[in-house]
Amino acid sequence: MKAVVSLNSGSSSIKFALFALDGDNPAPALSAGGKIERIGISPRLAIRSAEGAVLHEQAWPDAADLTHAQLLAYLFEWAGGHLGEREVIAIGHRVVHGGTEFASPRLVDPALLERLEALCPLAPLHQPHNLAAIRAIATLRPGLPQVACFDTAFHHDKPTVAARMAIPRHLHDQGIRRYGFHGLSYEYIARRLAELDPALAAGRVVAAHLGNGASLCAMQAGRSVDTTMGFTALDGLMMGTRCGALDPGVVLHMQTQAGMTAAEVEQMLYLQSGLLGVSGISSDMRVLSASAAPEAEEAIDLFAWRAARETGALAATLGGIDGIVFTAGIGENHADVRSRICRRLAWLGIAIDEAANAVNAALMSRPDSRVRLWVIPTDEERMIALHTLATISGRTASAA
Ligand SMILES: Nc1ncnc2c1ncn2[C@@H]1O[C@H](COP(=O)(O)OP(=O)(O)O)[C@@H](O)[C@H]1O
Ligand SMILES: CC(=O)OP(=O)(O)O
Ligand SMILES: [Mg+2]
Repeated sequence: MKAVVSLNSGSSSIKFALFALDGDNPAPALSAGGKIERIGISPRLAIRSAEGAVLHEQAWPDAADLTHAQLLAYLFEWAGGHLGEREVIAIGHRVVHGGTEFASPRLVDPALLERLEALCPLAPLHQPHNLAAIRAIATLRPGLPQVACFDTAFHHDKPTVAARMAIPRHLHDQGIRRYGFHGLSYEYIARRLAELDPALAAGRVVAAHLGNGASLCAMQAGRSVDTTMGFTALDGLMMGTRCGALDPGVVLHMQTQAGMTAAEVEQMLYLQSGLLGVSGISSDMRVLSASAAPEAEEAIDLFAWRAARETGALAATLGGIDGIVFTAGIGENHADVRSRICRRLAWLGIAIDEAANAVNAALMSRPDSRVRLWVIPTDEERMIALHTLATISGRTASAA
């Protein structure tokens, strides 16, 4: 049977999924998926069947030096021996930055790779790994079609007012503008919401992708009209290790007064800030929730406050708000954080059903809430598979 593979390479993780293509059914069916995490620390791999059964687990406790490429080669070797008769016809990748040029998925060739390489400084935690995965596969399986699916694409057509920064005009023309990210996730959420709650999907919705990277997207009838991330994936919300929106004066101060180099400032903003920086304990929300330290509580509270504040800003963009969708690691699983955000937004007519929230129920607003609250698990891998299939057959994913 034919199959398509999706790869979502992050700074310290690779998520992957294998979708079977049944000739009679155009929708790709998940057959197996999983995640390699803690790359660069002590990698571990878990692969599960579509039903959730563990197919394979492997940990490398002392292998901080194992690269993305080596781990991918391991994964391919395992898949070759265990996934039976399936013939992989294409691999799709999440590529975080598509710049001004790429507003739809593209078949990878050397010229495209070169253009995407130039965007690495705008997404240092992601783009180099996205491209390294593409190169690793090109070596492992030369000739296999690969498709780049961009996180920025979903936001490409948002109004100029949401893309322009208040800096000299010519810089906007050079591409220094607000792009927005997590687009594959938002695109999936827009589709799923249209199935679950079509009336709401046609209205004004804030989608909250709260994971290690975190952002919000204002959607009007399923299209992005504003988002909290900007030129890079540093802007907007507080994240695991990223600062989110910051007075640019801090950057100037660190360089001119505190004597930090540009590379040191980059490290600070991308890797030493956010939940980790404020708590001094961890970038992982689960660890902070389990901690009794006041700094952990302060970090969680700041995370929720920032998310609520930015939701208010996006409600202003939308001219009101009909619904909020929570997704990604924290958004899907962390009842306390969702509750904190919703309680801060009570002034918008939001009434959370705490019992439903506590069990991560899909619909978690009270019947009297003016704003409907949903928890919808995201599926970037499925969106990548749909785009990949559409691209290799010359269609758009909306027809899939
Ligand atoms: N069951 C859970 N309960 C609470 N928080 C969780 C849970 N699972 C994951 N998280 C949190 O989600 C975050 C990671 O989100 P995720 O979307 O997996 O990140 P990414 O894909 O960007 O690496 C971490 O802060 C983690 O603590
Ligand atoms: C763009 C971004 O922040 O992605 P992630 O959530 O995978 O870190
Ligand atoms: Mg993510």
